[in-house]
Amino acid sequence: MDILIVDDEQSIRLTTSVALEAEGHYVETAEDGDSALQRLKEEDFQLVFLDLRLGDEDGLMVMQEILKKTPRQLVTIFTAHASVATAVKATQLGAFDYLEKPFTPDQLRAIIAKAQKALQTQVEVVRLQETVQELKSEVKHNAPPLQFDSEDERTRVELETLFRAAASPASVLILGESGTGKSVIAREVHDRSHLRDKPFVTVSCPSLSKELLESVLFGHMKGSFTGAVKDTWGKVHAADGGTLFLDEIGELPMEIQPKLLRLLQEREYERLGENKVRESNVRIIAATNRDLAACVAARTFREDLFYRLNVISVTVPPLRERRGDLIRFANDYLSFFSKQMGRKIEGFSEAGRQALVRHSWPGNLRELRNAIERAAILARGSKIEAEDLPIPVAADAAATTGGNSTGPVIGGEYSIDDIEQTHLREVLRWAPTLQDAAAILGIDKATLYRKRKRFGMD
Ligand SMILES: Nc1ncnc2c1ncn2[C@@H]1O[C@H](COP(=O)(O)OP(=O)(O)OP(=O)(O)O)[C@@H](O)[C@H]1O
Repeated sequence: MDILIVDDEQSIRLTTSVALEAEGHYVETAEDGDSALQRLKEEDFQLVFLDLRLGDEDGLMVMQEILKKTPRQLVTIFTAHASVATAVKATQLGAFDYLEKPFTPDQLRAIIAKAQKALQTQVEVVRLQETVQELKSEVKHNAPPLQFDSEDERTRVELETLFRAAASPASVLILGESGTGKSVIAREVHDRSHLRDKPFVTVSCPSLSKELLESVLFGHMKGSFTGAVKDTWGKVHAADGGTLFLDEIGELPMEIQPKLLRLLQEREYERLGENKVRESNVRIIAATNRDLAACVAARTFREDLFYRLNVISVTVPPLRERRGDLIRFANDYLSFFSKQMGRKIEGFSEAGRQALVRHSWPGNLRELRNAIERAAILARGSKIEAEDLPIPVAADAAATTGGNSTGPVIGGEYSIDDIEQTHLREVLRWAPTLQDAAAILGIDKATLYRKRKRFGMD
């Protein structure tokens, strides 16, 4: 080990270095704070022994200077004036340990052994931090990049409002169909908030029984239910100071709802089987694909909890209502997956593109991502064809018209004009561009312009 001894007494410098060198360590000495700081600037020493009284200098001040420059430096304070107060002060200020003068070789050895262990732990911590960083970037690079811009006005407004509110402590409620990206958005709100360096903890409400869910949320005491073999802390505790994300909140059992309300209102909770009120400071983000207002009307969700959660609320539109974003997402996913699979796929053929825009995407972004991943594996050519996509190639007409049941019905008492006009209007509503609409209708762009004019749709 490389050791620096800082003491104004020559006899201490000499005896300590002889003792340490005899144990095989490399030792240097310094007689005052300035020369010690200078040597530490030039060289790395794993351990510093520092006298509490360096002539007129205060050893603790010198230690603070050292720690300011290298916060992880191990410093052991030598003191001839041992008292609990100085020892406590030294450790509070960051000393690794202290050693009372006069000391025996065994005491010196004990300090060295302790320092070696601490250094080993430091190395281990750094290694773990590096591993966490690597894994984080691996996870990030193993998934397609996330996209939060939108061509769709409604989506853009919803997301902008939400991200503007990210920095406030207000609760957030994210509504939307399955696969629209609610969990991804919840994480993004956390990452854009002042809590980004604090924990982000997810609880999936439907995945557990009522009792287990309560325990997972709030923790429990040993013996509070069958199988509770030891005391545990829940996710509310784990998320303290950060964000607690409650996924599928619409499934939260009625019995737990008052406890969540108390957490939101009073910032208080109790562990299962414990009679002690605990405080928690968490920001709640909740998501559901259910119509929560309808759940309130049906009395399966408490109205007071709904209003508490509903401070900032957004509804993420389904993909079929974000046609403008569809091709962009599809292209992003395709370039990610083709790169991941080492394939050169240039994009979508016209038929592939048509198949994409005609499908209603009931599984939203999740379905699109999976479809593109599969297509990137199976595509035979350099472009994705309609048959490479795991979706009905024929237009899913009912879905793409949004299930419009008020318009004319094929075979009913309607003129051809009525039918043509309605069909034209619906296709124009969802097709990303006029070019796409013309292609779907099987007419050229000029004919489409003329028809729009004729039906007064300009
Ligand atoms: N903003 C986005 N950019 C790119 N891909 C996205 C985005 N949002 C979601 N996705 C894709 O869709 C998948 C599903 O997203 P997520 O799990 O957040 O949906 P959800 O609405 O929470 O679904 P559920 O209600 O079923 O839990 C993600 O794994 C990701 O691949």
